[in-house]
Amino acid sequence: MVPSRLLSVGPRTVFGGVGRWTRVAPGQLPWHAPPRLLSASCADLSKHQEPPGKKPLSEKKLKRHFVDHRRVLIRGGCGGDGVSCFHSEPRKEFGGPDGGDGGDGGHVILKADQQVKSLSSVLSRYQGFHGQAGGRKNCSGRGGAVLYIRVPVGTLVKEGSEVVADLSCPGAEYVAARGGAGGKGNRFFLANDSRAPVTCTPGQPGQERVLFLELKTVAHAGMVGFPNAGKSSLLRAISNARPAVASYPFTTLKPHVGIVRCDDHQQIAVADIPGIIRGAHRNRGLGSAFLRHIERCRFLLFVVDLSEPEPWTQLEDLKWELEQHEAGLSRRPHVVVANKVDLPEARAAVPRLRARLGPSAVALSAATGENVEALLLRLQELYRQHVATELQRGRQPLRW
Ligand SMILES: Nc1nc2c(ncn2[C@@H]2O[C@H](COP(=O)(O)OP(=O)(O)OP(=O)(O)O)[C@@H](O)[C@H]2O)c(=O)[nH]1
Ligand SMILES: [Mg+2]
Repeated sequence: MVPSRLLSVGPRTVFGGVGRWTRVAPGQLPWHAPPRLLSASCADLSKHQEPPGKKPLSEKKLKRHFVDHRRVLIRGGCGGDGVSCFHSEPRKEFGGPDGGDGGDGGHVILKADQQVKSLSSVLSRYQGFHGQAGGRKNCSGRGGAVLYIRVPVGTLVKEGSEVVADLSCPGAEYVAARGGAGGKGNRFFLANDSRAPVTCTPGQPGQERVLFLELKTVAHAGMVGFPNAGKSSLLRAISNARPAVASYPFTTLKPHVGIVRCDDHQQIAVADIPGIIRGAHRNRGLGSAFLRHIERCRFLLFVVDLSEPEPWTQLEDLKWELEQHEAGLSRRPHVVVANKVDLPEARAAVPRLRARLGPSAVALSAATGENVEALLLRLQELYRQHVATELQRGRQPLRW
């Protein structure tokens, strides 16, 4: 078990207008924006800020903030009943059957919506709208309206252990439960040999299903790193997303997605995944629950803290954890980002890092914006590679 908060946080250590970061070199403005080739916007502006004096939450409670799985009982609407009645008019004694049919029950549909970021808004049970019963004078009942359940893009729908739908594109729909058919009125049973049928049928009940919804964040790039490596700071530096930044581990409790807009009008979605520690696949720290958010990222940013002794061991540990979760995950196209190069001990470690990992590792400072441009160029390169490979395989590349 890793303690949920190793260091306490005061208002002065928090970024983003809340306080000031204290370890900035003299004469340098904290958070002065790097000159940007690429502009940025935000996909999730939600901010996790604690009111002062709030008690630290236990690790178990921390995990509840972001809901990425749900069990839902879904029932389609019932069909309306058919009606049995006869036409009645003065001087028209045998007007015949005129009972109308019931309306069909409404379907319940799961719809992927980019505005929805977690499954926390999804309830545990849903009932579709019922159809109306038929009426006199052959009037059919009104059908039940369709009930839409909005879920985040990247929601996997399972029934038992079988995957029945993958809502990975915005606007994708899945009919979770069909509405029941409306009943027939007695007019329907009129036949040559049965001129005055009294039979009518009731509406059918809607389909009932228990579904398991599982969210896997969909983004082009996923940031993988130990807690406190500076992932959230980096996401703030390259996009307008505003995940909380603080000097204690596990500040980020849910994936945040920031959008980096390139000058060629392409948009690269970068996900900040909660910190991973040694043994995460055995459910240490925030556990393996967050490792599955990495599965869908097309390429990875391994973020290591260069001010730590032997930062390359962090990289080996991260790769090991990913491999334990899913074989081949660590071999996805990636770039190694060595953060906190503004600190003297980190700057001194750059030559050793290059000797270990080669010149491809990007040493930068998320806090001062130093060398962030190099990372943005690498991101663009990885994105172009992704588009080219997907088109080569005859698949549509992920567009944000
Ligand atoms: N000196 C220096 N400090 C940094 C830099 N980037 C982040 N930090 C500090 O490192 C600490 C952790 O930063 P976060 O961005 O919250 O780290 P994280 O990887 O998102 O951490 P978790 O959300 O806990 O996984 C904060 O105190 C930041 O001020 C940097 O480039 N230079
Ligand atoms: Mg964070």
